[in-house]
Amino acid sequence: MTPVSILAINGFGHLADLPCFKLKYAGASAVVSLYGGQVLSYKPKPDQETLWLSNLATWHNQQPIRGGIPICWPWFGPIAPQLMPQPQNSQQLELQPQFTNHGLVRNRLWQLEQQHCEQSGAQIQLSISVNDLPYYPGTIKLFLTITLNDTLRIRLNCDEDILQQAALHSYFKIRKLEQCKISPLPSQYQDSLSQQLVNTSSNTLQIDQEVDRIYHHTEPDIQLQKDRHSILISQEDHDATVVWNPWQEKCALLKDAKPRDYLNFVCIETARLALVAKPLALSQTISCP
Ligand SMILES: O=P(O)(O)OC[C@H]1O[C@H](O)[C@H](O)[C@@H](O)[C@@H]1O
Repeated sequence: MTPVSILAINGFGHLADLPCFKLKYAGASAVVSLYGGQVLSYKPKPDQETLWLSNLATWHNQQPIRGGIPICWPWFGPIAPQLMPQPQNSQQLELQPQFTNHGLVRNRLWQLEQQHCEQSGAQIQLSISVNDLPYYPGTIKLFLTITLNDTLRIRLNCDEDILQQAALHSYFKIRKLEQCKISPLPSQYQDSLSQQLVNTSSNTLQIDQEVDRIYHHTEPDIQLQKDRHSILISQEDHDATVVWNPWQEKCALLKDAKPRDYLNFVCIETARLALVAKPLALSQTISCP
């Protein structure tokens, strides 16, 4: 019999009082925070952390937690103009609220819907109801299902036919950035730094500068080759994969990371970016073969 458990814990690392759940399956474990519905740790083996979490991350004052797997929804990056309410006059324009980067749910409390411990895995489902979308008058319920067994699978569902973007913004922990390789990636990407479409001859990315790229129509499986281990990232219902590393200058500007932290992580984000009104069932599975 494989030992399987789910335990409610109060606080994780330096994030005191943070309401979390710890999932265990044989020697593997994962920690999920109710704040942000965010996976903070995934260890396929007791001493093998795959996710990076900033030592300066905080969850107070509505700060999103820097690290783990933040959930971006219903927009990615700055809000798209199509999702903004159109002001009818200058007074409404002045009163227009500021819309935060990456949507509305990474700095709110989610709720536990259900949990199961079975031989097939430890699974919890969280949900959040959002009634303040700027472009939709009703309440929308989102579900996040996290399953731990020989892999970790995160699935984000929204059954409504509304305009929605989403990303599972995973921060992968690395020790030697110069030895990391990400592949296979399409030969064309949208560079978010230059706003240009760029063509390359290689389908492998090695990071030696600031990178903020949207690769459209990526393969379902992407490999992150690290120093000692490689990680397989399997994606479903995505139309893009975003790769981000802030590098030295931008990292120094982040309030919730140390200046040299850009050497410790790379974000590989499974995303649905097309603004089409249809349900969402985005998932990312992390395996460490
Ligand atoms: O600082 P945040 O709002 O968490 O965003 C962190 C990063 O997320 C994504 O990877 C975007 O592509 C980047 O442009 C952004 O800088």
